[in-house]
Amino acid sequence: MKIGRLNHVGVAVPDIEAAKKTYAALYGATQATETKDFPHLGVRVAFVHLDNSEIELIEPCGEASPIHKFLERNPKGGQHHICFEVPDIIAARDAMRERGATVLGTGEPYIGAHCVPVIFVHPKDSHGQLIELMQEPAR
Ligand SMILES: CC[C@H](C(=O)O)C(=O)SCCNC(=O)CCNC(=O)[C@H](O)C(C)(C)COP(=O)(O)OP(=O)(O)OC[C@H]1O[C@@H](n2cnc3c(N)ncnc32)[C@H](O)[C@@H]1OP(=O)(O)O
Ligand SMILES: [Co+2]
Repeated sequence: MKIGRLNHVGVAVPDIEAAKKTYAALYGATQATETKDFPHLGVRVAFVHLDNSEIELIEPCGEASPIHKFLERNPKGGQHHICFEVPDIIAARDAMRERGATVLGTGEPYIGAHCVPVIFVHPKDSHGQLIELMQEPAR
């Protein structure tokens, strides 16, 4: 298993609409999606489109949000995860385990914001970087 394209960089923010305005006003990144709630995943999400990738803005949705503690530690927000595409998410999950990494949660891939299955690998396995792996979307 080898990771493919960088799909997105996840950035946790306390206010997603304010963050969209910042990326537009300061960096000219004006192409952003509508904000969508994923209550079962504990986040609200909007994507800022770049020429070669996307920034995934994530805001907590509910007390049980997986980014709640992160924002307590980083109240202004901050870079939260990076996401790489893989051709086969189950093969990727099994490879992570065989290579000694901790796949978060049950390890069962679940449907993420791009409507394809994703898994997360614990930051302790990648020098403090939380890694998301996603099934590469059909193009
Ligand atoms: C809509 C889906 C979307 C998509 O793209 O499709 C998403 O990307 S949703 C993104 C949000 N979801 C997730 O992050 C799911 C996976 N995350 C988790 O399971 C947790 O957040 C976890 C395990 C990474 C951290 O859990 P928790 O916050 O409860 O634990 P702690 O605060 O106690 O932290 C433990 C340890 O990990 C370090 N940590 C936590 N978050 C990060 C981070 N984002 N990057 C780097 N390191 C992180 C934290 O500092 C602690 O370190 P320690 O040395 O033990 O003090
Ligand atoms: Co993500």
